[in-house]
Amino acid sequence: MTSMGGQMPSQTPAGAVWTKACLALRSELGEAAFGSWLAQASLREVGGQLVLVTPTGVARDWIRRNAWRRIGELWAQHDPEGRSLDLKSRMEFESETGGMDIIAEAIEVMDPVSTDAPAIAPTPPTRPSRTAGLQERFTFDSFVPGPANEFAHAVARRVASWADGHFNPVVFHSPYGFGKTHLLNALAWEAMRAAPEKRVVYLTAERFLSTFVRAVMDRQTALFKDELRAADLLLIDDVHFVAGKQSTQEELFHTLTALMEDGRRVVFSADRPPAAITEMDARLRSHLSAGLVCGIEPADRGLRMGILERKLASLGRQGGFIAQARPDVLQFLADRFTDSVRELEGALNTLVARMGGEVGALTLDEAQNILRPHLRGAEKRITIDDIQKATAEHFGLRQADLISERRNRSVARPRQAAMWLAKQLTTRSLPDIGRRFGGRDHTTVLHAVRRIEALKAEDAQLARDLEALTRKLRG
Ligand SMILES: Nc1ncnc2c1ncn2[C@@H]1O[C@H](COP(=O)(O)OP(=O)(O)OP(=O)(O)O)[C@@H](O)[C@H]1O
Repeated sequence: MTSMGGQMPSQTPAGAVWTKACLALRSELGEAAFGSWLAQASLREVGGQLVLVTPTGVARDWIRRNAWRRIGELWAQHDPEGRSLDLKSRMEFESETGGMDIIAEAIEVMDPVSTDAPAIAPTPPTRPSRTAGLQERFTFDSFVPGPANEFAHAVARRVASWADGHFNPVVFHSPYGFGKTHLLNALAWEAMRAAPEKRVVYLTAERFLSTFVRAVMDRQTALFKDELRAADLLLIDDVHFVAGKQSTQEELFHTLTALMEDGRRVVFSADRPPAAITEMDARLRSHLSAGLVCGIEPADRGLRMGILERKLASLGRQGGFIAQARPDVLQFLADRFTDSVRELEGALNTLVARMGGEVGALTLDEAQNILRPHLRGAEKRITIDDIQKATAEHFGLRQADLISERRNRSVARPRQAAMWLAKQLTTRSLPDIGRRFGGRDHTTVLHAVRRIEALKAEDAQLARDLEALTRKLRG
């Protein structure tokens, strides 16, 4: 998680320019669209170039299509220095810069008693407002538990309760976009609520690095150390980021050992188990591995559906409408956007931003059309031929069986599954799919799609077969 948003320090004029632009954009785009797309973008400076960084490619594309020209105008209007502004997704930005974020900010030390708004760059009411680096929307209430994360969730709740005798440090790890930041934020909020007198410090490893670098430059390292070592609970997000950065990881190692010797609690998140962060200093890695290492698995289908339903309800509350979507639309999202929860949410945001309160009327075809630019299948061009080959192989049949007239269950069911996959993974129409399955009528395809949709809910083996085939076909 990164943050700049409304908390840009006053000495950084770029932050003030962005804040002014945001105020205008919020009123022009409306609260729902602004909150969904722009509030989560952050302004970065690297090598003198200013970049607006979005959490996902979906958000970058939305901004480029719907707001970029206006952002350019507002930027030019408010920036006396006439600097140019670039737009990138976080992955693009990090791959180009190696994650070096040059704008330094003060460490966000949370004092739960005083939550004064920053003096400059006031936070517009609808952006996910952050108290000292935390996002308000990332709480335990909004975190949907499921088999993939239930151990991590239970551990986070236990740490947040300040219960004695838990492991220290705790490291949560998961692939990109499966809820680490959300869980760390939720833990921090709950820990502050449970013990308002304790000092909780949350920062990203990126922030740790930039603040440490600035402290060294300003000869303020003692202050930096004191701030961190006064924490009762220190949470560091995305700790893998410091790997390979020698002096920063050394400083982190000393911070960690000092806090632990003093009985303070430390929680990390990482994109891999610590033992696998091979570029990390061995001493730090071994200390991270010595506590409780707790994985969050990629969300399964049930969890993805649960997250969609919760998110839809919250978008409805924000937008002031009753949030509903057709089950086949939600199922399509859950089956199609499996790479990360972030992409899944991005797809739902796209539909809601486009349809607002009318999202409940959206048919599957219309949803697929709206999302077509984001569908990986379209990029990779999965063909019906690919689907037939993979499905036949999976069920021990020949491709010709799927096209044949044979009607016995051992062939008919895989054929229906292949038709369902064709509807999900390609943009072909029903008649087109029918033609490629031995010249069948579109109503046969529609029946197959509906039948598989219904069976999937009650037949766990079939659901697993479809999930495996979907992953295989997407590569
Ligand atoms: N179990 C869940 N319940 C509700 N929302 C979730 C859940 N898991 C992930 N999300 C949502 O998915 C989005 C991405 O999650 P988050 O930023 O926490 O991922 P991350 O693992 O920290 O990613 P990164 O590695 O990129 O930092 C957030 O909007 C988060 O709220």
